[in-house]
Amino acid sequence: MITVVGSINMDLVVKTDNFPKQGETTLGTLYTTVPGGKGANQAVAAARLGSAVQMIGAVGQDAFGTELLAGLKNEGVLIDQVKRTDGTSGIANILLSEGDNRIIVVPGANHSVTTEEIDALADQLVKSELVIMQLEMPISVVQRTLEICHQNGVPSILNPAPASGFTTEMLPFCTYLTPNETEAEEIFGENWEKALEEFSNRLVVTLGQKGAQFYDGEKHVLVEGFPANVVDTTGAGDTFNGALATALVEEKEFEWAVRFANAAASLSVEKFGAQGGMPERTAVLERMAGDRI
Ligand SMILES: Nc1ncnc2c1ncn2[C@@H]1O[C@H](COP(=O)(O)OP(=O)(O)OP(=O)(O)O)[C@@H](O)[C@H]1O
Ligand SMILES: [K+]
Repeated sequence: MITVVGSINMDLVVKTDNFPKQGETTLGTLYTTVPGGKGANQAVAAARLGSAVQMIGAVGQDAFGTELLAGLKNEGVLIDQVKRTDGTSGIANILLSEGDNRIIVVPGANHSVTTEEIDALADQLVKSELVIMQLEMPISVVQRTLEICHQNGVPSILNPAPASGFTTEMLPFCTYLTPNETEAEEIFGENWEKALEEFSNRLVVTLGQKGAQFYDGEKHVLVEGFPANVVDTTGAGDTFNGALATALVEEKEFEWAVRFANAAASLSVEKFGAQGGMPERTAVLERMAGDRI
């Protein structure tokens, strides 16, 4: 069982031709709500690939909370340990325009999770084969989860996004760290390639369409990305993490696991929305076998 301790959000997506200026009103061309939150996305990515997944987190008592839980359940993610709080569910207000985006995240229920609650769920963590975290939860909750995993020999993946929440105290406790290039720079500085050598087979930096890079103890390994018909790259990183977790739980060799994650993520960018393009296992294996686009 993979346990994801992380955020569950509703993404409120609005498209418009031009971003409104201060004090201005513009007409939008599309409004849609799609389930998101890095935690939920990574849980769904792993579940679609056939992993048994449970989620630890929180949603509100609002209609979004009900919809988000139903969505996770529908994907086969266990939601028994997701708390419902009095407040609102987390949302991400996503404004798309001019080929760019502007996003406001309101954490809501996600930030109501406490370290005491994590302590009370320690048995759930200890019995997990692997635990995945991101940084959209209270930092104290992430740190406590990492400590419990570390103390009990449970492997963990920390996807340090957004990187502003990262503290170097987390480093000795996580088994794997999966920043993208920008996050790697924020955490380790421009010279992040040196850090790969220090954390061999533990630190993987994702490089967008180029793939991902790690150090195997002797040499740098660039695991090349797969060409894709890009529609929307939202969720690429989340798919990568869910897929990496899936392969690692199955005790696949590290380089193979990264390649599997690249293939899964390359399929995810071919559809709209974070979860929309997350693939099933057969499609990933086909892409790996060379049935490229
Ligand atoms: N254009 C692309 N074509 C093929 N694969 C891609 C592309 N963009 C991303 N990927 C895959 O997704 C992985 C994660 O992408 P990236 O390094 O951009 O992370 P990210 O910034 O967290 O992504 P996002 O924020 O868009 O979810 C890459 O390692 C790669 O495997
Ligand atoms: K996508």
